[in-house]
Amino acid sequence: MAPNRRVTNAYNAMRILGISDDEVMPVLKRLLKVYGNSWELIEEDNYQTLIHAYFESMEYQQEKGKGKAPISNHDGERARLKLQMISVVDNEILSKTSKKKIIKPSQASKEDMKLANSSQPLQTRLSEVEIISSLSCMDARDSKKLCHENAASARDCGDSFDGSSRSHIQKIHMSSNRYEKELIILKAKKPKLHLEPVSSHLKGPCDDSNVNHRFKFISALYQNGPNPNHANLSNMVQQAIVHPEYNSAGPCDDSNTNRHFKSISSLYQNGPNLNHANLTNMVQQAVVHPEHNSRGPCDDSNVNCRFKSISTLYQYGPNLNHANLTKIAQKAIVHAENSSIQILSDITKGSEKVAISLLDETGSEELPKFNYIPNNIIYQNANVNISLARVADEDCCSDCSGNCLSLTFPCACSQETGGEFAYTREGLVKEKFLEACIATKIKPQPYHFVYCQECPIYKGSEHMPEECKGHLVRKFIKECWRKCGCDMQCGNRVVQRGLRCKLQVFLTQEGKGWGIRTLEDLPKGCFVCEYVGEILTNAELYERVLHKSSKDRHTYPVTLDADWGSERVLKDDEALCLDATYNGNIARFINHRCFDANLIDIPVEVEIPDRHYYHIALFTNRKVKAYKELTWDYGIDFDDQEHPIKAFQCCCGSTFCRDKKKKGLLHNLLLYLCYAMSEFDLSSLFNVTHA
Ligand SMILES: C[S@@+](CC[C@H](N)C(=O)[O-])C[C@H]1O[C@@H](n2cnc3c(N)ncnc32)[C@H](O)[C@@H]1O
Repeated sequence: MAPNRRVTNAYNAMRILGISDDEVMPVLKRLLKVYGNSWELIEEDNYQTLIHAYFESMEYQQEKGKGKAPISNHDGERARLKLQMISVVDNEILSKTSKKKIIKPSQASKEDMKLANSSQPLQTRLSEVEIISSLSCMDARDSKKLCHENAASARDCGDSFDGSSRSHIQKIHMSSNRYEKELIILKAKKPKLHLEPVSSHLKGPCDDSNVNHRFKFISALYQNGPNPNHANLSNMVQQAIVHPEYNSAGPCDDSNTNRHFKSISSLYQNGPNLNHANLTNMVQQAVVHPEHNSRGPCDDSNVNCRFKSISTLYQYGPNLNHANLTKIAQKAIVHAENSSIQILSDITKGSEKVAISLLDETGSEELPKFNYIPNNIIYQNANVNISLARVADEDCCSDCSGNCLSLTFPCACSQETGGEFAYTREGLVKEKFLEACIATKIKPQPYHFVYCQECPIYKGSEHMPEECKGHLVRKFIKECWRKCGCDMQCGNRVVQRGLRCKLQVFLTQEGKGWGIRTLEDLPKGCFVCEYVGEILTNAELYERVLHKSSKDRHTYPVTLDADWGSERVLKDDEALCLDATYNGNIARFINHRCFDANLIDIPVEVEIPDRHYYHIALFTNRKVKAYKELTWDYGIDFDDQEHPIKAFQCCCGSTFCRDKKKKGLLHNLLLYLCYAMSEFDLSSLFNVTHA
């Protein structure tokens, strides 16, 4: 069944904020229930209601988890702070024509504060929404013009205000459920928060002056002196303002649009020490996500789509703890005008369950040119024959149902991993299995290698070595697949369910080009992504490398040689590799690090039992903190002069870097000692150093 267009649009809107479809679904269902299936209310204002409801549900879950009473006096205070913040946001939107004017919460009317400080219960204070809305109009217009409460005069207060707020308020019925009350409050506020000027006021031709005018917004970062108390922090967060910069010069074509989206973003995490400097940083680094989706001609609908950007400012009330602030900072959208920073909100073009942003803090790098594909694709000659008929009954679990991990006796699909599933119920690779994979990779024993008679790597190469240099025999994970009776949520289907982690492409400082970092803490054994690219035969790869343009930064290809040892001679169309240079997924940005990388590649069998073709899945090999670059050891032998793919000069920065060409004697000596001391356990060393 084709997915409901409205659901898809709602998911797309939330992905821009890095919120996955799975997280959105329950909130969306609940909203539809509360609003009697009225999509219009949910879709208005770039899904502001949905965005707020999502955060509300998160917070509610948190509080529920802490065993908090559902209704407390704090709720009143929280609502006050929210209302106060909404008024600030409104001011920003309303005052968008006077760029320099930034209204601080401290400038908010005394009436506003008085009302907000009211200890009245939440239910009886809905009228405050209207009053505060009017007050914010006054602020926004330098108090020169009084905005009346009626709908007609409200229209005078600017594009973002319409009379509908009143009718929304009047329609409200009181619910005894705290969560529904929150939704109602948000709904009442919603008409004041909308971002219509960004996306829906685009009418008429797309000329520059017009677009400039439409997209000009202000931004302000704010600093409250050395006292990190609650009020100051609230202010700081409240002042972290949204906005997609639109700074158009020249015609509105695609290359130009790239430049138009220069804006800053940076997610920043300061660990558990909540001091003033950290918080200031967090807020200052809070992120922007103008969506950039430039394809096709620059007509209005297209521009709408390009400029759809969401913003959400959020206030967690009096419970201002580190976790809350991090969330606020992560979701807030800041923008420094004239910044040369570039950001794309989703390089996956909506093809993954989570959006992946790209950030270039220098604004100097050309955006990568490649086609994002979420799954491997055959280039031409590779012999990959995926068919159900090739999966024997003993290679699948057709009698299973639900989740294979909950079986008392593991099913047939666990045979490959010794009768035990490789994954835990939490979806992580089991410690024992992971350690064995790490050991084979970083400290292989002679018996871990196999040697082919006629090595496909060097076949056709100018410098044919006398003998094969060996291939590592790797441990495979086998996942359940289509012929299995279990469902898609089965715990033995991790890699095939795709990306889940919040990742970001960024420009590295060490000359490695683009890299990937995680935006959240990752546990050990966590699936990060699959290495996806074109499936090529080795012969096709060499042909391609021979003719590649010197300008192209070639991604280093991955050889699918994990099982080459099982057959003495491989046919040409069975000796395969993955090349993600022109077509690939997020993994094409993961840089190499010698030995102590934080990811490990594990071969995963999904569709077919033969091992010429398999998936390369990247898992964390230890805990990884948010904002760390993710790296993996490509397994390059930097000394191999005969290899047809020339290795790059390694800048990984690891103490154990194997690229000795540019390293000093001392470094080489250290490396030699590491190898030489047979009792020396490299894995324990890097665990200590980098955990
Ligand atoms: C899979 S891509 C990684 C993404 C790449 N940095 C980019 O900007 O597109 C592999 C390429 O990145 C560069 N690279 C990766 N790791 C590196 C390292 N440790 N030192 C220097 N260059 C590296 C090399 O050019 C390599 O061919």
